[in-house]
Amino acid sequence: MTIKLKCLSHTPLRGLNDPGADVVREVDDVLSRMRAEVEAFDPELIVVFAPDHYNGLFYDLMPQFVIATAAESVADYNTLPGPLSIPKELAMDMTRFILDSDIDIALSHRLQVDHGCTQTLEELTGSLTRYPVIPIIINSVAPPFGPYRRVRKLGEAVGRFIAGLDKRVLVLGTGGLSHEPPVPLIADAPQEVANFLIAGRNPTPEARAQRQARTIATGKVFGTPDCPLTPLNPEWDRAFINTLVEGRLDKVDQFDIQEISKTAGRSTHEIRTWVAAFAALSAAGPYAARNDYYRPINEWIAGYGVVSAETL
Ligand SMILES: O=C(O)CCc1cccc(O)c1O
Ligand SMILES: [Fe+2]
Repeated sequence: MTIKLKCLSHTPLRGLNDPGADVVREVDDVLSRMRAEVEAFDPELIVVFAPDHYNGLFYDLMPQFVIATAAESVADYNTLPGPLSIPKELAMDMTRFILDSDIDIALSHRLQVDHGCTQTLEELTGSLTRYPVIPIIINSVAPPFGPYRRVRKLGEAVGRFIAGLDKRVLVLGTGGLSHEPPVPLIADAPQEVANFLIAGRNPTPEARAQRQARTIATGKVFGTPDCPLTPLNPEWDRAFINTLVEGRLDKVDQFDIQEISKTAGRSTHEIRTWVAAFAALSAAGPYAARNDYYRPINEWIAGYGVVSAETL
């Protein structure tokens, strides 16, 4: 058993509303280094903890945790289309193991996943099918959320499962850090928006284009006085990265959901995927971690970070 971890921010605005060329190159360089590390590790299994942004999961039945035995990309923004290659029996074994660990995870035999899952897979492996992958979706965008300690417990259960496999496993977390893109809230939403949030699967190409145009338009003003959304919070991000890198995972049990939304932005909760990934790694033994990159990038609406870790 060897486990490596990578946690990365994602942002569908990469390539659609870029910062200056020097920053773009910096990120490209970090990502190609990460891709080379994954290639050298040659994982036999990837477990990706990912959020969903009202593309696969809606309030007609909003789960906190979902594991999939089959999944297809909705190809939002510029992401790759098509199915992921999920090892079905192994995903079922993992599901049983998680349930036996007192965590009520939902099971999907046909999940739609969005950039929140696919962007990082593509950036790190060049494809959605290069390696066997098991996606686990953690609700990070559709309040209310369960407490952070539950996410840690989910991660630990997954970690105990993969520690028992005789495989090289890459654990991924994707999303965050501080950010607040223009994702609607169901509370006080007009009827039409509420209908979308409750059952907006398979939107028309026009509806999808409109949504993406709104995100790009926000990227152009994000972080300026013209934008009412919560600004990025680099101090918060750096403290969070340090908490993980220094192995103080128990600190997340005290995370206050409302407080994080207020001080770092509502979508900051995508860091729940990082918490689960680190909890999985920690369940397999002591780990060493490093912060590969951090920069607040307004054009991408992202406190953009990359962190790597592995069992000692
Ligand atoms: O289309 C959406 O729902 C939101 C898109 C989006 C934008 C910036 C950063 C993100 O992490 C993100 O997911
Ligand atoms: Fe996101």
